[in-house]
Amino acid sequence: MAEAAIEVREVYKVFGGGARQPRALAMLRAGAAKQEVQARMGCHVGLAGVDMALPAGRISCIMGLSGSGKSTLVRHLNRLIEPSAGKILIGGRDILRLDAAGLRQLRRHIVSMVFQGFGLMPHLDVLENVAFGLRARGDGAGRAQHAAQDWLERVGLQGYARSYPDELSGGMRQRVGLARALAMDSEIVLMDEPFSALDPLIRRDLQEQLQGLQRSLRKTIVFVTHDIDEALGLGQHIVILRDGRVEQAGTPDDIRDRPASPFVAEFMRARGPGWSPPAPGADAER
Ligand SMILES: Nc1ncnc2c1ncn2[C@@H]1O[C@H](COP(=O)(O)OP(=O)(O)OP(=O)(O)O)[C@@H](O)[C@H]1O
Repeated sequence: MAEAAIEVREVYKVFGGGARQPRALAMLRAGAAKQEVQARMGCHVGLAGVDMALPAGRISCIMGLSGSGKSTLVRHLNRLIEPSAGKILIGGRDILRLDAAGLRQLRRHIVSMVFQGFGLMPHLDVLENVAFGLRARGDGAGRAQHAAQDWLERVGLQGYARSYPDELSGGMRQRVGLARALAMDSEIVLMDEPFSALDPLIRRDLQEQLQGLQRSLRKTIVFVTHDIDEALGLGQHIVILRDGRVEQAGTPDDIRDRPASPFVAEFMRARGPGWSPPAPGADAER
């Protein structure tokens, strides 16, 4: 595997539970299932000891059913969520030790994020939306506008710079979100289900566009999806989560040809035309 850009070591996240949190953590460390810990300790388990290394310059897909911990995990990588225990290294640096200035530097220059809900500001036009992050981190107006214009062209939105988000389709809005994240030119881009609200054809188009951009950019992209086909199609490295733990990690070929458990094998069997991902909440019911 290529050099790791991101290392997550024994990361646990327990939401709530108050004074019983340490006991919840101890149970998880001893191997107790998420559902048992939640029932006995009155808490919610987001992550139950995630250990993974994501390669630099590649697209890594974090895949799993609804509630398996994908969003919780990816939000740890820029510290939108703080872990209950564990270590997170980016480029070898322990990001949990960063002070406020270090954290600002991380979010402005090293890790950017694209959200599913586009996250665009309705009162700003497309160009201003793309330039927003650059301006916020202190780039000059001319430089920010120039970079924003360049990225709009690269995602195929030339001619829309002065349009407002509500004048665009969902696919176009998500392209604006993509341009905004890529314009930051950070080494790492986190993408939380960026295409899942889009029609299949537009989604395919954006997946291809992302792959095309990635061929020249070589960024470290962490892409969350609940769709195994999307993960196998896009990812060079795949991490399958189940109930807050890593069920299997490897290349698409590893996952496809050498499933590590019946759970992963079942995912593979369930693939194909007509298959749609299990309904939200299915993870909790197992
Ligand atoms: N703020 C929170 N408070 C309490 N529990 C939470 C919180 N955020 C997440 N959880 C719990 O952590 C678990 C993982 O949630 P998470 O949103 O990370 O899953 P996910 O795999 O991203 O799901 P989805 O595909 O539905 O977005 C779930 O059981 C969820 O209920």
